[in-house]
Amino acid sequence: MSAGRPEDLRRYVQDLSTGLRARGLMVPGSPVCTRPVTWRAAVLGGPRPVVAVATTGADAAACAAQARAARLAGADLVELRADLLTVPPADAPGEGRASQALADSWLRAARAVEEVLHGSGIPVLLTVRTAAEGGGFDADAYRAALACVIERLGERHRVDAAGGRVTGGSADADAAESAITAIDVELARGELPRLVQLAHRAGLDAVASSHDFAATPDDAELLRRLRAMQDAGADVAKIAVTPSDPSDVERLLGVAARARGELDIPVVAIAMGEAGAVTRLAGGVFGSALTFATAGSAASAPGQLPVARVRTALAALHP
Ligand SMILES: O=C1C[C@@](O)(C(=O)O)C[C@@H](O)[C@@H]1O
Repeated sequence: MSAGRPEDLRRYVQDLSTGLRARGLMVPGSPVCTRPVTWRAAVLGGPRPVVAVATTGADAAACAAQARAARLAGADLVELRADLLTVPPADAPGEGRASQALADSWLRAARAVEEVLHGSGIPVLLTVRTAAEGGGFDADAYRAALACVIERLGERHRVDAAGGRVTGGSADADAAESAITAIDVELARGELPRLVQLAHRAGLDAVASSHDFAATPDDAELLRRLRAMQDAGADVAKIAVTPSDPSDVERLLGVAARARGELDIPVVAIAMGEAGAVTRLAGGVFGSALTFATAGSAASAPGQLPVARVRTALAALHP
C-alpha cells in the first residue's frame, strides 16, 4: 500500500496485525520492550517510535543548519552522518592515514550540531555508514576509524564529567555540551562485541545496524541478525532492507513484531524506498522503536518522509 491517509494506514495496520496474530507471529496487545533506552529526552522502546532526522551535509556548518531545521520540525533525535562529511585535504586518508585527524574533523561537526541543539534535550546518534551499506565511508578503514572516534568521545565524556557537566543519558542534561549519546555500529563489518564494549566504556550506547540495499533477506536471516546484535551487547538492534513487493514489506513488519516479542532491547525495522514508506509510519505498531524522517533537506536513505507527515501518522496510530 502507499503511505496514504490516516484511515488507510489504520486499516492496513489492522489487517496486517490480525493476520500476524492469527499466525502466532505477533503477541496480542501492544508489544512491550523490556529494556528501553533513554537518551536525553528521547526514549527508544517507549510507547511511540522516536523520530530521527539525519544530517547529509558535507561540512560542519551544513550539518548544524540541518540539525537546526530538525529541531524546528520537531525531531526527537538527530543522526550525524559523519561518513557524508568531506574530509579536509590535510586530513585526507593516505600514507599513514590518521584516524585521529578524521575523528577530529567528525568531532568538529559534532560540536557544531550540539551547539544548535543546546537546550532542546535532543540527543545525537553518531553514524559512520560504509559504502557497503549505502554510505560514504571505506569499509576497510571502518573499524579503526570507528574505534578512534569512540575513544575520542570517551575522552571528551571524561573531561566533561570532570568539569562537573553531565553528558547524555538524562532529560535534564541540557547543561551538557555533549549530546552524542550513541554510536552506530555495523554488524557486517565484524567485531561488533568489541566495538560495543568500547562504546560502553566511553559512556555511549551502541546501535547495531544492518542494511540491505538490494533485497529483503528471509525472515530467519533477519531475526538471526537482530538476535546477533543483542547477543553482542548492543543497546538497539536495527535492520533496513529493500523490498521488491508489498509482501516483503509485510514480512519485514512481521519480523519486527516477532523480534519485539523475542528480544529485550529496542528493535528498529525499516523497509527502504517508496515501496517501504509505510514502515516509516506504521513500524511502531509492530514494535519498531525509531523512524527516520526529513526536515527540508535531502533524505539519508530512500523513502524517508517529512517529519510532519510522520508525526500525523504517529498521532493516528498511537493515540
Ligand atoms: O540506519 C539508518 C536508517 C536509514 O538507512 C533509513 O533507511 O532511514 C537512514 C540512515 O541514515 C540510518 O543510519
